[in-house]
Amino acid sequence: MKIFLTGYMGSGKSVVGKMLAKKLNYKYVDLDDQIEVMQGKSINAIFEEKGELYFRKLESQALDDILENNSNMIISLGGGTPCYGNNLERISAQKDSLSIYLKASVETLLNRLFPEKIHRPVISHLETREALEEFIRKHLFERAYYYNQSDLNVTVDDKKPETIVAQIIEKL
Ligand SMILES: Nc1ncnc2c1ncn2[C@@H]1O[C@H](COP(=O)(O)OP(=O)(O)OP(=O)(O)O)[C@@H](O)[C@H]1O
Ligand SMILES: O=C(O)C1=C[C@@H](O)[C@@H](O)[C@H](O)C1
Ligand SMILES: [Mg+2]
Repeated sequence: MKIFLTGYMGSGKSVVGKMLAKKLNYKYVDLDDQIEVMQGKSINAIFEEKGELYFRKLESQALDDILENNSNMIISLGGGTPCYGNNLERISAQKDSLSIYLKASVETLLNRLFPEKIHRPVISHLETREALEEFIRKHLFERAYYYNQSDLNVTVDDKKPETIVAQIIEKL
């Protein structure tokens, strides 16, 4: 069984995914980490040196490797993974799998991402809190169309990661 976690940057896919894998005794795969290991470079460096389109190609290839692997695993996707190419169709077509949208409000995302934006090339150029808020509002509006096609969703605002993990397990 594969469980894919989807959601915007900062929604908690990595934090929740790791905990969930431990609880279920599943393998844990973070798509972003996988790309960094494969390339021997940070995502920031890949964006800077080769651009976003190249990154999207690597992301799609890293997803292929996961789709071909039959182990039980929790997969934290990248924030953009379901929104590019045919990634969403391939994820949805995967047998014995479930996708879960970690749904966070703009306010929650802003509070988490403003201090960490430097690690995320899509938002690192936004200088002020106001500019980041405006960007997240529009970007999330566009991306929600893809995230909402997940099999389940869990709201994450004001919840500890432990609570989110317990709620996911309850829904399984
Ligand atoms: N439920 C939560 N409560 C409080 N803080 C959280 C929670 N979930 C995540 N965080 C914090 O928010 C930040 C972003 O979390 P995380 O890196 O897991 O997000 P992500 O969805 O994997 O983002 P990305 O798509 O950029 O990889 C981290 O600092 C993390 O510790
Ligand atoms: O939302 C996005 O487009 C991204 C999210 C991160 O997880 C990384 O995959 C990368 O920084 C791009
Ligand atoms: Mg992550």
